[in-house]
Amino acid sequence: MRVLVVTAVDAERDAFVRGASAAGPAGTVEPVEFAVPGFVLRRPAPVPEPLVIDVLAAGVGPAAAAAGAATALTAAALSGSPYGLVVSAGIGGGFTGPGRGAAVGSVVVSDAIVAADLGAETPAGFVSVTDLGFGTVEHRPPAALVRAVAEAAGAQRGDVLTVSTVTGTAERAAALVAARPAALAEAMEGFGVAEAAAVHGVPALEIRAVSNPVGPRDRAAWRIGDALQALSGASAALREALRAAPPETWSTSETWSTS
Ligand SMILES: O=C(O)c1cccc(C(=O)CC[C@H]2O[C@@H](n3cnc4c(=O)[nH]cnc43)[C@H](O)[C@@H]2O)c1
Repeated sequence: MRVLVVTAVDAERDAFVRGASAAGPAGTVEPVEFAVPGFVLRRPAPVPEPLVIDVLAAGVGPAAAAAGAATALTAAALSGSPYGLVVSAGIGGGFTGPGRGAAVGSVVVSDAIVAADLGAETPAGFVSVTDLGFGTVEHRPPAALVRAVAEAAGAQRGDVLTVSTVTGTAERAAALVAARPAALAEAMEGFGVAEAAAVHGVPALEIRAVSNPVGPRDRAAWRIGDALQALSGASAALREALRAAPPETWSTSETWSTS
C-alpha cells in the first residue's frame, strides 16, 4: 500500500520521517527524496514493501495543503502507482474543558476532519457551506483505520477542526466546541488535504500532536518539541496500525464518506 503524508512545515515532515524510519526494518537510514512539480517528497528508506510512506511538507493553511496533496496525488496517479491513503499530520491545538482533554504532548486521531469556519456569518449566526446548499464541511476516515491508529498511538479519537485563523480567545474556543461537541483538536491543513483526497477517491485521515491548548493566545505555553516527539511516535504507530489493519479490513459499511 502507498500512503501520502502531508505536513505543513519541514520540522513536522522530519519528525514524521524519523518515526516511520524507526518503525521500519532499516532503522535510521537516510530517506530518499524525489520531486513532483513544485514540491519535494521524502520516503523513509529502504522501502519496506508493500507499505510505502511518502511525506510532503506543503505549507501552512488549507489552500497550501490542498495544492500539495493534489499535486502529489495526481503525479502518483499518472505514474500508475496511486496512493491508497492520505494523512494530514502535524502539531495542533488541543481542546480542554469539562468532559474533554487533549493535553499538550498527547495525540489526536480524527473521527472527522471538519472545516470549522467555511460558511457565512448571518444575523442568526454562522451557517456552514453545507447548510447554505453548496459543498461539504466534513470528511470521515474509515472507522476501523481510526481505531487501529488511535490504539497503536495511545491516542484519543475525536473531531479535528480545520481553521484559517488560529483560535485566540476562550469565547471562540467555546463557540467551536458548541458547534462541534466532539472537537478535540484544531489545526490549519486537514480539510484541504481531505478535499484533495476526495477528488481522487482516496480516504483521508488526520493525526495531530498537541503543541498548545486552544484558547487565549499564550505563546509561552507552546511545547513544539514535545509535540514533534509525539508526532514521531504517532508516525511509528501508523506503520504498525497499517500492518495490523490493512485496507481490506476497512469494512465497507464504515468506509470513508463526505457529508
Ligand atoms: O501566534 C499564535 O498565537 C499561534 C498559536 C498557535 C499556533 C500558531 C501557528 O501559527 C501555528 C500554525 C501551524 O501549526 C498548527 N497549529 C498548532 N497549533 C495550532 C492551533 O492551536 N490552532 C491552529 N493551528 C495550530 C497549524 O496546523 C499550522 O500548521 C500561532
